[in-house]
Amino acid sequence: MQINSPRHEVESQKLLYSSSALSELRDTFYSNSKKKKSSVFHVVLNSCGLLLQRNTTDNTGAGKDHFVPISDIIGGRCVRLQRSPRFKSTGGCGVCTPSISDKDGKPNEDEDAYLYVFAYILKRQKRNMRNVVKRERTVITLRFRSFDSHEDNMREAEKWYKTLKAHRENYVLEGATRCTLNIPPKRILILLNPKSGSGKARELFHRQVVPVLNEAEVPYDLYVTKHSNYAYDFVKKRDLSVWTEIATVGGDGLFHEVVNGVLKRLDWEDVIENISLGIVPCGSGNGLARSIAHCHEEPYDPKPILGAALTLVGGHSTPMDIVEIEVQDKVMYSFLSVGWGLISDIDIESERLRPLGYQRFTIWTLHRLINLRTYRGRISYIPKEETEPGAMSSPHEISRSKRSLQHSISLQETLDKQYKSNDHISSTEFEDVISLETLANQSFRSRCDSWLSSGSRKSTYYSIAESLYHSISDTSECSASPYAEGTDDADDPQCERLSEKKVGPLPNSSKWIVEEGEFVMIHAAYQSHLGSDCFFAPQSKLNDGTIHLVIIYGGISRSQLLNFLINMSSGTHLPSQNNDFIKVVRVEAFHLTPHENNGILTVDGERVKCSPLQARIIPGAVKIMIPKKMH
Ligand SMILES: Nc1ncnc2c1ncn2[C@@H]1O[C@H](COP(=O)(O)OP(=O)(O)OP(=O)(O)O)[C@@H](O)[C@H]1O
Repeated sequence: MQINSPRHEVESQKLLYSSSALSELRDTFYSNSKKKKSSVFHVVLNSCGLLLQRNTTDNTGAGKDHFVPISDIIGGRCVRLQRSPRFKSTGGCGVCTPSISDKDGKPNEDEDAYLYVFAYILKRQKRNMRNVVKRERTVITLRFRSFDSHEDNMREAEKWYKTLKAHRENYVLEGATRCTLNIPPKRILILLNPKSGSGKARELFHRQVVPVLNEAEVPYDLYVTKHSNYAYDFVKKRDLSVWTEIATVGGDGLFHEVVNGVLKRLDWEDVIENISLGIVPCGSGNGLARSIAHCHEEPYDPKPILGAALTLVGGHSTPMDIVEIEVQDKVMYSFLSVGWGLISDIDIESERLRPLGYQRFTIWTLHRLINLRTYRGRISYIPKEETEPGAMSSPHEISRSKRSLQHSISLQETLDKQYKSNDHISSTEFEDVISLETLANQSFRSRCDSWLSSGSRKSTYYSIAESLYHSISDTSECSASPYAEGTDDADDPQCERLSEKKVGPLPNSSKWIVEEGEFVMIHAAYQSHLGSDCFFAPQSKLNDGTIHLVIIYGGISRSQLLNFLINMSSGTHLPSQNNDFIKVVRVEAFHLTPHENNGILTVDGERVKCSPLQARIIPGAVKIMIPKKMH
């Protein structure tokens, strides 16, 4: 079937590239619900979103307008429903179904075209006396049936689809297109740790992330990690130029591997300029994913994976701080925390309870409180020089990075390619998506199509042809790489360090404050949450250039400590003023020396050898994907 006539091509090009043509599409649709009275709706699609306005001559439908903001729409799909016996018998989803025969009993040729618009809308609900805000999937179906031929109806549906995609693209890229910004077509590298959390990452990914990627028509390549450091080697040694984003599906440990793999490449500057990082929380801690949601006031529970999937397809990113760490003459990069003492003990020692998921932390916290330990050591730090309030903590969004990569695929070509894969989806595939009944046998072909919106929990999904699953790795691709130093354990490559390039040498010694003594713990955080239920540094932002250093001294009582630990989940554990036992200080660098190299030392929740460690913040070093635009 030829969908795009030359004339239509030209029109679409105009639509895509002329902002005035992009401004608005309008039409009248008819909703023929069996339960409710039939209604006429004026539907408007523009840069703000999709507005469905009930035609109210008698005022009965007042207040029933439905507006879906463009920020909540992730994609659309044009389809031609094909009849099948199953479709006949089920009668679709029970709301309304394209009729299968006309008055004469002859099978109907379904000449209509359908546009499904996929949106995830914020909904507020009261649950257990609490206000719960969550995103819910909504499918809006527009049925185009004004023309006699399917080709003409499809052309009309396609016009809406392309306009929708272009508005979405313009919203993300602030009025430009990927072509004009020299940004290659979006494609995500996904690295999944099947062992993370309670071991369900693969299943969760397929159930909750793949559907969203497909609805948004975002192509991706999935690699399942085979062992520890697989992701590190992968991103350190492969050619990454085909991807615009790298996302991990797992916990913070997997993300740590990716950050280090990227920053230890010889071409790390190009990579961090051109590729954003993302995370889908399937681990046991999930501090970064929780922090990202918190910083952007996006709902996290009860659907953290859905939120993260929407973030992956959304296209927004912001700079995120990275901490450069020197430990035992090696350099590593950290995005979450450095810990020594109580919290690290709980994190690492509770590993033996991993099958319990997040509960392992609660159980081991009680155990370690009863068997409280202190550690001797020295902490030195450079307090952060505070500039004007807010000046340092104003993360800005990256919306138009200059891309060094060139590409020749136009947005139009991309859309057309995507569109072709949309065609001909069997109706059975959509039987749980509410479909439509249009006004049959109209005496005149008025612009009277149908729409219906539904919050559909169940869905059927289709994969887009371009996405690839790689379950078997080609290790030979990794073994010799022009992007990394030769050996697998080249932890300290000859490439320039992040700090050398971005911030220069550390300030002189007069700025250092030194404390020596007995500590219950020293924990440095640069994200608000260390785990999904651990609101450790409430003041922290993704890009505030600050390490939030919390020191708990020996001599603190168990009840004080219990209070501290219990209140960590609400972020009310820190004293408003430093006291004899708990101190909070904002620093730009610190040096930790555990005497006798005692205790457990962690970086991003992963254990490192207990030895002297130096850390310093590199503000906004990488780009992290975020749920929505920052204003
Ligand atoms: N296929 C694998 N088999 C075993 N270990 C793996 C595999 N892939 C990655 N790893 C390692 O598992 C460690 C933990 O992984 P990850 O962070 O994904 O889960 P988690 O520990 O449950 O989550 P969190 O770090 O949030 O607590 C990582 O340090 C990573 O190196």
